[in-house]
Amino acid sequence: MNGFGRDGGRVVSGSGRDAVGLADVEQTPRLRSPDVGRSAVATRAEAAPLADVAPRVRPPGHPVVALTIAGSDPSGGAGIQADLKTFAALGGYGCAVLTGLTAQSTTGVTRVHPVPADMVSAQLDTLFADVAVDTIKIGMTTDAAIARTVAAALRDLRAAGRTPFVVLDPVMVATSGDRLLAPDAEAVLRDELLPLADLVTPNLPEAAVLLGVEPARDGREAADQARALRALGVGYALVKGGHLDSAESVDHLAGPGVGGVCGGGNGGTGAGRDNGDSGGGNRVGGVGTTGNGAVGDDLGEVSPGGDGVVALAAPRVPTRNTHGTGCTLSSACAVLRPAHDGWEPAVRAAKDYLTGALQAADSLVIGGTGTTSGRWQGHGPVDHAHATRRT
Ligand SMILES: Nc1ncnc2c1ncn2[C@@H]1O[C@H](COP(=O)(O)OP(=O)(O)OP(=O)(O)O)[C@@H](O)[C@H]1O
Ligand SMILES: Cc1ncc(COP(=O)(O)O)c(N)n1
Repeated sequence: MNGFGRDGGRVVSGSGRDAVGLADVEQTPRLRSPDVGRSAVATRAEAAPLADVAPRVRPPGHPVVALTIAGSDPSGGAGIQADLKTFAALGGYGCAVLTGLTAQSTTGVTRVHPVPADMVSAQLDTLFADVAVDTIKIGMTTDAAIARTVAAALRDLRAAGRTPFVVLDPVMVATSGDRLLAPDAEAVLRDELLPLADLVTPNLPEAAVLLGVEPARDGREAADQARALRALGVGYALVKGGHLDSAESVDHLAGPGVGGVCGGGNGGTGAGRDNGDSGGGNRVGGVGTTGNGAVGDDLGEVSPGGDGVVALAAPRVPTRNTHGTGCTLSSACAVLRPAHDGWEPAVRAAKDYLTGALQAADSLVIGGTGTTSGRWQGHGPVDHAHATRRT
């Protein structure tokens, strides 16, 4: 059940009692019994003047409102924590809907616990009923039921006339090699979420799973797979090359208009649009990039569908702090897109930001300092705040 707008935007749990015993209680503040859950916050809200009768309009220059739908990484390098840091570093306002908890550090994942799908649905419905999000990044969806729930919520949002940008990072396996997605969710990502996304950002193994082929072994195969992903219904595909053993870290972006190639009729998203209206009712201010100068080679190839493919190369940074690079890149793409005129410039700016965060990463010493003794063999985080740190 996934009812954006149903029940007047109120959420009633459909699955019995939750851990704190409130699931069967309708939690709309105005209807709540005066004797239930009374707090200083509720009292202040009741005493406030009726400021909510006028339509609320965001002023020019308002930050991009970016939502991440992803899992938690307690070590703060990946998942929802990385996404929110990235949004903030690039001037956005971050919202977060949790799909799963992981017990995780820089050395690996010891446990994954899915959030019940109806609770994911409740988070999305409650948020969308109140907050216009400009752009969405989807990360770890944990299992098939959650992936389906997210897809249903996006469809409901569109049916309500909202068309935020959507970036899908099809997270399957962590850097540490631990599985983060139930195998039966892979088909849901491919069949339901991919066609709803404007941009998909798989690494090489993830692209191979989505396409049902072997992982690309070089740039040419990666470019071919980026184009092939477009045929699955996504607007743009960025096949990341971090796993290739090359002097530069090269990603391949395919889509209409990429590399100066004039796109054909398929401007190419599940939403039937590729630009402009963020759907959130505002335009954007306050985003910037670090200018680390990722370069791009236009591969100069046009597929029958009018797609261009461009290779985006950045110097490979010699660091162990690569945990969360994929989360960081996809979040940067999402939050930067509203301020850019198309996906290619947004992706270039996002890669610039990530390269800067990688170059500054060794200033962070996060793993190997805890209670476990012995040689540290983890992967630490990138430095999301590298451009703005004041402490
Ligand atoms: N050492 C590095 N130096 C520069 N760029 C890198 C490096 N490692 C990864 N990248 C870049 O980071 C981004 C993520 O790449 P990768 O292919 O590793 O994705 P991923 O496996 O999803 O990431 P992760 O699992 O680490 O979050 C890409 O833009 C890639 O080019
Ligand atoms: C909650 C969560 N989401 C995503 C990743 C992928 O990041 P990485 O591949 O760098 O481990 C992760 N490790 N944890």
